[in-house]
Parts: sequence; C-alpha cells; structure tokens
Amino acid sequence: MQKIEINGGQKLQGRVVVSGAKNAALPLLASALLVPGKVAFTNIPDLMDIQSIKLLLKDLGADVQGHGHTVSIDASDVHKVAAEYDLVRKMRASILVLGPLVARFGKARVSLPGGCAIGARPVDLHLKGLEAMGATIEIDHGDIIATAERLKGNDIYFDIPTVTGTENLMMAATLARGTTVLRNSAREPEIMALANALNDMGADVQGAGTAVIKINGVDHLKPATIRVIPDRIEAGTFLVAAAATRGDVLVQGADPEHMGGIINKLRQTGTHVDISSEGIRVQGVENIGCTDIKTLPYPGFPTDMQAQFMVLMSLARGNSVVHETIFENRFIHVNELQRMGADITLAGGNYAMVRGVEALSGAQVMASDLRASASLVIAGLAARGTTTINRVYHIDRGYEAIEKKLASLGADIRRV
Ligand SMILES: CC(=O)N[C@H]1[C@@H](OP(=O)(O)OP(=O)(O)OC[C@H]2O[C@@H](n3ccc(=O)[nH]c3=O)[C@H](O)[C@@H]2O)O[C@H](CO)[C@@H](O)[C@@H]1O
Ligand SMILES: C=C(OP(=O)(O)O)C(=O)O
Repeated sequence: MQKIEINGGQKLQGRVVVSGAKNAALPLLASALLVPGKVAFTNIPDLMDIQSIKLLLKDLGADVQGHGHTVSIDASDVHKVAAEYDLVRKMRASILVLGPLVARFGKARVSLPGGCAIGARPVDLHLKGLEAMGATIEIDHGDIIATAERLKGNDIYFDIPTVTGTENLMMAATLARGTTVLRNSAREPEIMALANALNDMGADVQGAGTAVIKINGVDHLKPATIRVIPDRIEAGTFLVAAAATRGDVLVQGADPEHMGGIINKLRQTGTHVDISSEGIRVQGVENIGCTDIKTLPYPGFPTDMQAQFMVLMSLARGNSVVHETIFENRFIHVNELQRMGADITLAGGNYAMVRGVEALSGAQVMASDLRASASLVIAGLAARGTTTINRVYHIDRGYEAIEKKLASLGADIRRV
C-alpha cells in the first residue's frame, strides 16, 4: 500500500494551479444520464472518484470517452439502471445516479450507501423527496429501488440542507411533469454549477444558490459542453498549507467568490490574503493567531476544510475551539495530530479545544478519510522531521497529483 513521506520544515513558495472541483464534477457527470446524446466536459479533475463514476456510468451502458481533464458521456444507449454495491461502496456520491435514472428511465436500483468514517450519512431526504415526486421506494437486500412512470413536480422541504440530496432532486425534477420547488436547499457553489449546466442542456432551473430552487420540468434535455468550476476545497487546502509553513503561495484560478468562509478565517489568524484576477495569494506570518471555527452549510465555514484548519490552529499562539456541526464523527484526524505533538482535547458534543504548540514533530500516521489525509499532509509539511502517512489512497479520491503540486512549491514530499 502506498505511503506519502514528507520531510517537513520547508516554507511553501510559488504558484500552483487549482484543479476542477471534485464535488462539482461528480453530479455533472451523473447528469449526463438525463441526456440522450453526447455531453462534453472540460476541466474534469484527474482523481479516483472521477474514475469511479466513469466506471459506474460505463457499467450502466453509457459511452464514456476521454481521460485526463476532458471527458464526454453519451447516455443514448443506457441498458442497465442498477448501480452495484462494489461501485457505490467505493464512493458514496454514486447515489447521484439515482435521480437521473428514475427521471429518464422510470426505474433505478442503487445500492444503499453505508455509513463511512466521518458519520452515518443517511440518504432519507433524497428518498423522501423522490417519493413526494410520485416515486415508489423500496429497500430490497440493501438496494434502493425507485420506480415512477413519470415523476411529478411537488413542493419539497428539506429538514436539513443536503448537498447531494438537493442535486439529486434538482436533476430528477428537470424531466418531471410540472413544477418542483425545493425549499431549504443547500446553497453550495457546486449546486449553482449543476443548475447552470442543466439549463445549458435545456432544463428550466431557477434560484440555485439560494434556499428555494424552482424547476419547471421539460420533456427532453439535449447535449451541451460544460466546464467544471475550480475546486474551492483543494484551493483552501493549499492556502492553509502555505499559512502553516509560513510560506507565500498563489493559488491560480481559485475563485474567491466561493471561498468567503475560508478567506475570512485565514485573515482572522493574521495571515495575509490577497485576491487578484489570477487567483488567491497567501503570505504566512510567524505568529499565527488563534481563531474559533464552526462548520456550517455554505456560505458558512466548510466541514471539508475543518481538519486542515485544525492543523493551523495547532500551530497558533493561543487556544481555539473547533465545532463540527455537519458530521457526527469528523475528528478522526485528532488522534494522529496528537501523535505529531498537537495539543487537542475532544470536549464532546463535537467540540475540540486546540492549544497552539511551538512546533509539530514528524511521525508515522494513518489517514482515515479524504480531508483527514489532507490535514496530515499539511501537518507533515509544517512539522520538524519526517512524517510518513499510511493509507494514502484516501487522498487520491479528491486531490489531483498532490505530491507533485506540493513539490513544485518546494515541499520535500514523495510517494513510497
Ligand atoms: C460529493 C459531495 O458533494 N460531497 C459533499 C456533500 O456530501 P453529502 O451531500 O453527502 O452531505 P449532505 O449535505 O447531504 O450532509 C449534510 C448533513 O445532512 C445529513 N443528511 C443528509 C442527507 C439525508 O438524506 N439525510 C441526512 O440526515 C448528513 O448526515 C449530514 O449530517 O456535502 C458535505 C457537506 O458539505 C461535504 O462534506 C461533502 O464533501
Ligand atoms: C466528504 C467528502 O466527500 P464525499 O462526500 O464524496 O465522501 C469530501 O469531499 O470531503
């Protein structure tokens, strides 16, 4: 099993180009199932999760072409509506094929995603929404079976703003009869990107990016060419890595409009953040200030940046409180950071108290999930000595060529 080895202590310096967003690309690729024709995508990130969804779409009978950053999907000849357990278990976002399949083909069978390291992550709100649109839902031997001759528009209220739930229902509603209104929708930039793409395909989606999304159903969607937005979490990870190593990095192509929560917190630590037409530049400071973090749905501080930010707080002067409100078990990185000398106490109720230390020290650590892995990489970059991160496959789900990008900024990092 591959590991990443880092000799810490180098200040990151230079420029790095942000990749396309994983969490935008996954629903966009799934949305191609709605179209009887070829949909072309550019700026697709080269990641394991993208390989997983391409395999799933191929298995359903879609013609999937291209590699690297350009992919086309032609779902004219889809002959199978079942997403198998082996594909779904590798990537929870496989649930995103449920809405498109039932909307276009009247039936879908998708293995129920299990819990994962960061929490139980139920999909009940996806299923209730589809039921409200007239689908019959059964759970059979661990699979969700959804059937509907044609979905019907309805007024749907999400108990919790769910990102993939909003995306699934928005996609399903494009081909439903009549109007669907989604209330208390998630407002993440990836949802607006999906709505724009669906509209380019001939759908009528209004209000994405706000809590109320209105979708007037149409009979067919048509091919289009879609560019994936920049990855705000990858960009944020590089910015935090620059701040933690007291470096100076420009993340080219990062969209500051999508990153208000992250930029605000970086500035509260005293880190210099400059926004220009090229992207976002961070200049780290010796005396990193402490700040409290509470993860919230967008536009609040993203849970997908919590682990990385905790490393910065571990190096700050003073104490910070980190409150994770989205997932019930997203502190698995804490044990590993403690092994590197971080002073963090879990206070229950999803609170962590972080007392800043002078320096972290390199150690053997274990990655447990995607963003936990990113936090260990940042810790390794800032630490004194050598850090070896085991189970590094988690990071390949969501970071394109991470060690190459970091090496280009002067990090002493390699895969072994
Ligand atoms: C592929 C993708 O885009 N993944 C992102 C997406 O995941 P994902 O879409 O899975 O996360 P959700 O927004 O659905 O989850 C938010 C909260 O709602 C709960 N919930 C969700 C659905 C449901 O039917 N019932 C329910 O109770 C979840 O357990 C969680 O506590 O948003 C998360 C929150 O920003 C991010 O961490 C993930 O990176
Ligand atoms: C939790 C994440 O992804 P997923 O929802 O695909 O598990 C993430 O991107 O941090």
